[in-house]
Parts: sequence; C-alpha cells; structure tokens
Amino acid sequence: MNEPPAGQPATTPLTVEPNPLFADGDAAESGEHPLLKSRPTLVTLKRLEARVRHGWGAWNFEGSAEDAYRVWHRKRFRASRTLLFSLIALLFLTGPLYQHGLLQVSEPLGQLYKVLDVWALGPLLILAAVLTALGRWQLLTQSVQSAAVMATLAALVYLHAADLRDEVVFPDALMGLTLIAIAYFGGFSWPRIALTALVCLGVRILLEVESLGVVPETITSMAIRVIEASIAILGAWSHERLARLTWIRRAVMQVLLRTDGLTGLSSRYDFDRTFARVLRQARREHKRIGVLLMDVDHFKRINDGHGHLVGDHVLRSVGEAIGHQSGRRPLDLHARFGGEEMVIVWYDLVPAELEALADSVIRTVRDLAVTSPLTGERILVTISAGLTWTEPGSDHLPHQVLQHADELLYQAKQAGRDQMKFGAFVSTRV
Ligand SMILES: Nc1nc2c(ncn2[C@@H]2O[C@H](COP(=O)(O)OP(=O)(O)OP(=O)(O)O)[C@@H](O)[C@H]2O)c(=O)[nH]1
Repeated sequence: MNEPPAGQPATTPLTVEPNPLFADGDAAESGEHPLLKSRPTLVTLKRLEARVRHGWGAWNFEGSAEDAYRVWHRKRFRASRTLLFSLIALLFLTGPLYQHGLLQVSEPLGQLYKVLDVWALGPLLILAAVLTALGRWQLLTQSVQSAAVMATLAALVYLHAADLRDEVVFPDALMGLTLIAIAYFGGFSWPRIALTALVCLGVRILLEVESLGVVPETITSMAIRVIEASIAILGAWSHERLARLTWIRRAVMQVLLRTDGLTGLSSRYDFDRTFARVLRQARREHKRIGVLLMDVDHFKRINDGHGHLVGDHVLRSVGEAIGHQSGRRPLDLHARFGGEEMVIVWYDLVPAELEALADSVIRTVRDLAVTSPLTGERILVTISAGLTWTEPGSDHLPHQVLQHADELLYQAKQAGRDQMKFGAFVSTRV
C-alpha cells in the first residue's frame, strides 16, 4: 500500500460534510461560483416556500433568489403588461374620437382632456408598452410603468370627478375594471396594488360624499367601490403568492436536474452544458483548461463484495472528496460523468499545476478512510485518471477533449490502475 507523505495523517478522515444539494446557503451568495448564479440550494428553497405558504405578505426572497425571481417574473408578464398598456393607451387616445361612445366630453373640459390625453397620457402609455415589449433598461422601464399606472388612475379619478360635476359622461365602472386589470395582467407586487387601490377608493369616496352627500346612492356606490378594491387587492395577493410558489418549484426542479443526487457533484446534464460554455470562454480569453477524467478502480468488485448500498457509499465518499478538492474557483467544474466516473475541469492553469492538482486528487481518494457502514470493514478505494489540457485559445469541441481524457484514462487502467496518464490535447480537426 502507498504510504502517505511525511507530515500528513495516515488517512484523511472522511468528514461527513453536508451534501451541497441539501446544504444550507446559497452558491451565488457565497460568491464562489458565478456560473451557479441564481441557484439556491434545496434548503434555501424550502425556507422560501414556507415563508410564502405561511407568511401573509413579507415574501421578498433575499439576495440572488429575489433577483432571479424578478427576472423570471418580468419575462412571464412581459406580454400581458405590453397588452395592458397598449389597450389603456388605445382607450384614452380614441376617447376624443367617439363623442357618443365611452366618454362624452363637454367643452371646455374636452379641450383639456384632449391635450392631456393626446400629449401626455397616451404617449406615456405607449412608451410603457414599447419599453415593456423591448424588455431592456429595467430601471427606466419600471419607472415608466409605475408612472403610466399612476397617471392612468389619476386620469380616471379626474374623469370621475368631472362626471360628478356633469362635465363628462364617464362610465365609472371603468375605474374598478382598470384597477383589477392592472392587478391581474400587470402582475405588480401586491402591496403596491393594495396601496394604489386604497388611495383610489379613498379619493372616490371623498369625491362622492362631497358632491352628493351621504345618501342611499352613495352608500350603494361605496359598497361597489369597496368590492372592486377588494377584488384587486386579493387578486394581486393570490397572484403574487402563486407566482412565487411556481418560481420556487421551478428552481427546485432545476437544482435536481443540475445536481447528481448521490455524490452532490454536478449532474452530467449540467456538466455538458457548462463545459461547452467554459470551453468557449477559454477560447475567447486565450486561456488553457485542464480536464481530469477519473474512474473508480475495480468498482464492480466493491459492489459484488460489499453490496450496491456500500458501493453507493463509496461513490458518495469519492464525490465528496472531489467536491472538496475542486470547483472552488468561478470557472472550475466537477461532475459525476456517469456510473463510477467523475470529471474535474480547471480553468487557466499551467500543465505543472494541473499535474500537481490531479496527483493530489488521486492521493486524497487513496487516503480516504472509507469503511462499510454495514460491517465497519475498511474499503480501499483508488481511482485511475486521464488528464489532458487544451492550449490557450484552441478551438476544440467538448467531446474531442473528453475523448482524449478517456483514452488517457484507459491507458492508466492498462498500466495497473491507481495512477494517472496525462498529455496535451492536439486536435486532429482540419
Ligand atoms: N453501487 C453503484 N454501482 C454503480 C453505480 N453506477 C454504476 N455502478 C456499477 O459500477 C460498475 C462498473 O463496473 P466496470 O465498468 O466493470 O468497472 P470496474 O469494475 O470499476 O473496473 P475497472 O474500471 O476496469 O477498474 C458496474 O457494476 C455498475 O453496475 C451506482 O450509482 N451505484
């Protein structure tokens, strides 16, 4: 058996670190891995779900989770918000055209109305629709959207007041309908909708009481306004709650898809996507990447001798060891490649550094004190590996690089296992 180097413990005890899949914390918050941005762990997602399910309204997710939710939410509501602003713009801009239609405006209010409509509100609503459709310049878009919503409601309150003074025939149900439409199709945060609805309600009640006094008609009308505002508030509340729960479920699915459930390393699905991206980035930035493909030696014997559950325990132990040894820098990757094969990708290191790191991984696995959870028997685990690297800026396809690492791995197996073969990858592509 190989002796550990002087000064190192005879075995590296297998620390049972939490599986990253279930560990509390947030990869993006830790600032460790930008490619993992917006990927909260299952524990974080579970906590967020409990908050939405049991809390009444303080639902803002913290940090990157909130950012990711907002990005998703904006995309989800882009079409309906665009439609909403376009329809309201159409309503106001065509108002002056149909004197006997929805709005019958008398002079001189008609002039003022036309000026406000055609030169202020209409263009603002169109701008909101266009910016929403474009989906860029978020700060500007959000400010214009808020201004458009506020201006619409202010215009409707103004028209309602004019109606009470008999200066315009205004179907005042339009105000409630618009509020409800904004709450549902705009998908705006529910406290903002609630505040807006309550302000509108208060102003309308004041206007009616001031102009008509407290008579049976005003009481009926007030009841209708309260119902409208309640529909808007409750609708926006349940809308946002459902949207947040949907996002959480989606994020859970993504974590499960991207993480290997046994080892906690990235899944093959995630590796294939991310490796191609990292390779492209390396080409753009003229950086070298190193790929270490590893395979547990005689793993079938472990399965046959100790049973598959112990085999799983061994894979988990190797996965944890690899996880602790790699993947700390933003563009490094580690994944379960399949079965008992695992892979590490290192970004921007020279061959000597890559060899030293790969050696250290092989040594760490060899020194693992893996014992059978069933019998307590010590299981000797070793791996063979193929290490290759692409020269800075080389234009290689992911599968070619992996193929070369696999050939080197095969040579390591042929040479007796528990070792590594390495060499630069030279493309045969013409
Ligand atoms: N317990 C367990 N076994 C697995 C898993 N995935 C693959 N295996 C087993 O891993 C074994 C791989 O065996 P082989 O491909 O013959 O390789 P080996 O025995 O490691 O031999 P060498 O690679 O040549 O050293 C097979 O018996 C698979 O059933 C898993 O998730 N859990």
